[in-house]
Amino acid sequence: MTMCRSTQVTDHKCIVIKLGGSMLEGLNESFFDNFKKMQEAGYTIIIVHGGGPAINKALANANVETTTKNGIRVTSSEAIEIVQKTLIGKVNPALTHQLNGAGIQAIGLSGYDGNLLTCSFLNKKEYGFVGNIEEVNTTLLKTVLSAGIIPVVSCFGATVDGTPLNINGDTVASKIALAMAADSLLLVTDTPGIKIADVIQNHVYPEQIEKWIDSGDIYGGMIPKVQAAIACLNEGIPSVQIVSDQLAGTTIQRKEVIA
Ligand SMILES: Nc1ncnc2c1ncn2[C@@H]1O[C@H](COP(=O)(O)OP(=O)(O)O)[C@@H](O)[C@H]1O
Ligand SMILES: CC(=O)N[C@@H](CCC(=O)OP(=O)(O)O)C(=O)O
Repeated sequence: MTMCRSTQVTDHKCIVIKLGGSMLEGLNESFFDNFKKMQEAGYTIIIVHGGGPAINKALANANVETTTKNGIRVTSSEAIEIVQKTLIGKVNPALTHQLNGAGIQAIGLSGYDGNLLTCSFLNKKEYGFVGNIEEVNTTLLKTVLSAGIIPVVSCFGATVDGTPLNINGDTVASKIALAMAADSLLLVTDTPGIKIADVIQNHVYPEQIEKWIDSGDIYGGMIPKVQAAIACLNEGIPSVQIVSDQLAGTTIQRKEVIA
């Protein structure tokens, strides 16, 4: 695997930033300034986005009901078409347009483009048309990055034969961070980090997270985030942050790093 941390593309550090659907609508110029500052500080940036609220709206308009299991949408054959139209047709171009308008060169990509995200079914019986990422086309991402352009990746993939598959955005971000051996993963959402009994936790480690999932203190859409974080920490990405649009929140690190 070629890596971002020691890539020939640049000597830059690589950061994967996932923008949750929950915070996409409130984005403004000052938020995008953060990206410019990161670029000036020598980071190459890959953006992954979700779109949960936009998908919920589109499904409701079409009278298609879905459920979620552990933060993952069970996606029927009816739902997958709507998810595809929403993520690739609406959310991705809107965000890419906003970035370009803010003076940040960006190009929209889905898992179909250049076979960026090749998937198998996660578990067709349990989740329907939901993807498990088998391969990330890192060469494509590096080509885009080396042109000084930010890839804006929608969380939508396909099987080798082109069957469309829905993927949770946090999972896509962690898989891309791992495939690129990124230096850091930032999950931006509508809450300034992990809250336990209403208190934001500034620093946490994986063992605590597992207990909080079991106790129900971490639930719903926070579950794929913390699972994405743990997957990255286990494979050597030094830290993962879950933050609000103020970029403040929770840092998740291995216990020995915190101690
Ligand atoms: N312990 C927790 N701390 C903070 N938020 C939590 C926690 N457990 C569950 N959540 C929920 O997770 C949500 C964020 O996940 P989600 O709505 O999927 O966001 P996004 O669209 O950004 O991916 C929060 O708004 C909150 O409702
Ligand atoms: C399989 C699965 O759960 N896909 C997600 C994709 C969008 C997403 O992840 O959006 P957020 O980042 O806003 O949560 C969904 O259908 O909602």
